[in-house]
Amino acid sequence: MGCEESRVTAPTNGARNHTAWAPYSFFEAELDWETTGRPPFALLILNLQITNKKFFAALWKNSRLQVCADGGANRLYDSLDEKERAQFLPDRIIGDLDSVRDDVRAYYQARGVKITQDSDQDSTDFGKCMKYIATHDPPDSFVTPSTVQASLSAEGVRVQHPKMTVVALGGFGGRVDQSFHSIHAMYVAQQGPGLPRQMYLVSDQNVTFLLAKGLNLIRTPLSTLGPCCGIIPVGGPSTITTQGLEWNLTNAETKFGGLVSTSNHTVADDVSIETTEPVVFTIEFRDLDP
Ligand SMILES: Nc1ncnc2c1ncn2[C@@H]1O[C@H](COP(=O)(O)OP(=O)(O)OP(=O)(O)O)[C@@H](O)[C@H]1O
Ligand SMILES: Cc1ncc(C[n+]2csc(CCO)c2C)c(N)n1
Repeated sequence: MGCEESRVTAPTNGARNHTAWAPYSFFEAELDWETTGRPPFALLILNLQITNKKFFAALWKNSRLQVCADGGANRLYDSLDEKERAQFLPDRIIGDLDSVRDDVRAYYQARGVKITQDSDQDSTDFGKCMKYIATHDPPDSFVTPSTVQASLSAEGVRVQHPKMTVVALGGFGGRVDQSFHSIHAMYVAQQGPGLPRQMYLVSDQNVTFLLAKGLNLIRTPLSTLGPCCGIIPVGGPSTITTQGLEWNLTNAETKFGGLVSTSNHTVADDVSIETTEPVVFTIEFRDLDP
């Protein structure tokens, strides 16, 4: 991967500077960034059972890089039959390797899958994988938001040099501490120099992501996503304005102990959420067996 990651695009329909999200695009076949807004992405397989094989296969096929976090390799191995297993070889298995089984490790090792042992006990296998994925970012991905803003006002165009997007499979629905760690990982992914890394956490029933400060435009095709969704102010109070929901909010403060929008419904194929602070957005899959 290299400079082909860079993009110069005119803002669509005069839309204000915004962060675009297209959660279902990662499952769709034969669509590319130009036509769907789907960026190249890495698939990160965490240590939770892979229950929806169709979803899994679509994500794998569309992803540019596949990484297993330690015991995630067991989940990959166990979800596939012998023939499939040989076709779905990950790029790498990373972690302290206290969870990957010996037979699974030997299987992948024999087929040339690189295995990286990092025994650090102050960081998680999830975090170790994120560091590895960052090594696949384009070399010029550290363009700063102010550079983007300057190019917008100077030429009316938007310059994007995005870091590789991450779609993580698993991460919610198991241990509660690990589930909170998954949210923490999305905050970490938005930090550092350059534009924030976009990350989607795909679990059995939902796709979840951390909206950036400012205006977020989210593709929410009613045929595939929703209706149930929520906006969760995990990092602290925020003021939000929404469109495309059954219960919209206008300049409303959301905070734990105050107003939190859960069990909301999408009523349009596009939702917009403007927020003064990052907030988690979660939406259910419409059809669990597409
Ligand atoms: N029960 C769970 N619920 C949610 N996520 C999980 C769960 N178990 C593992 N994960 C995710 O999968 C990754 C790999 O898990 P694995 O079981 O191999 O490591 P671990 O030793 O439990 O976790 P870590 O070493 O990262 O603390 C974890 O870093 C975590 O993100
Ligand atoms: C304050 C603090 N809390 C928990 C851990 C434990 N821990 C966090 S990540 C990790 C690796 C697991 O593979 C372990 C054991 C720590 N080190 N520091």
